[in-house]
Amino acid sequence: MSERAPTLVIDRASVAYGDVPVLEELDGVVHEGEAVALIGPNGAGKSTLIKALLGLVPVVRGRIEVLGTTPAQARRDVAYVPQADTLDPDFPVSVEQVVMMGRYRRIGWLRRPSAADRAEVAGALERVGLAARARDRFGTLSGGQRQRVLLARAIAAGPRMLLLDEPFNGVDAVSQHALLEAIGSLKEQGASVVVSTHDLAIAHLACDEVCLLNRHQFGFGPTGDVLTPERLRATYGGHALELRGDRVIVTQT
Ligand SMILES: Nc1ncnc2c1ncn2[C@@H]1O[C@H](COP(=O)(O)OP(=O)(O)OP(=O)(O)O)[C@@H](O)[C@H]1O
Repeated sequence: MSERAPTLVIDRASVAYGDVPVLEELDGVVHEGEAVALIGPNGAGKSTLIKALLGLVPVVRGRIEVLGTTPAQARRDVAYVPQADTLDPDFPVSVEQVVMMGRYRRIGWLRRPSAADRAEVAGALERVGLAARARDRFGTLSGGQRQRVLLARAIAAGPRMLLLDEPFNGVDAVSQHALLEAIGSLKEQGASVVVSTHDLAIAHLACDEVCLLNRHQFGFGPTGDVLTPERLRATYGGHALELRGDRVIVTQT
């Protein structure tokens, strides 16, 4: 058993938008320095769980504890990287300005960034392989590179927990490698990572645990134990499924 402190405790938790329950009876624990992959079909509730971990969608039954407190209270120590296609590429700022935004919760909005803040920003861009693009306009980068900039913004915040919503969708191999490296180094520093993905390779390469979701939980535990073809078929609701390499392909719905 892990001797590290639990950072995420989910205890018979149900999550709902108003009266509409989306996730029911979830259970699981993640510790410091561990990553968990959320895997399930479209509409399974992966983004909803991430929003619940941010305290943006209410837990209506049971309990979710983040960093020893409520999700809303933990938010200052939690960084979130949204899905790439929710970003506005016309955002008129430089790459380093985007990353500096990650520091503002620590700096305060009225103080100027210090040399130490600038060093954190440079280090975060280094970690995602984009140091050379610091002065470029955010909108001139590719989709995968913009995703990496947002990851750098999250790293610069110095989070104790990082939430990533499908960060690998449509990114090239270089960006994927940079994302995996960055997740690895955050884990080494003791942060926990929660990543929703359709890519089983990511779960195998970067995650200690897997949570299989489709409105209910179909497994939560060590990747090697949970990520079985039988459990995946159950999670994907009996749809015809193919496991091509490490990707789940729903061939018939
Ligand atoms: N703001 C909302 N109000 C009510 N229902 C919502 C809201 N947002 C999402 N839902 C519903 O919650 C369910 C789960 O959606 P969610 O986006 O969490 O799934 P997902 O697993 O992230 O899917 P995908 O892989 O397509 O991103 C869906 O049925 C969706 O319609």
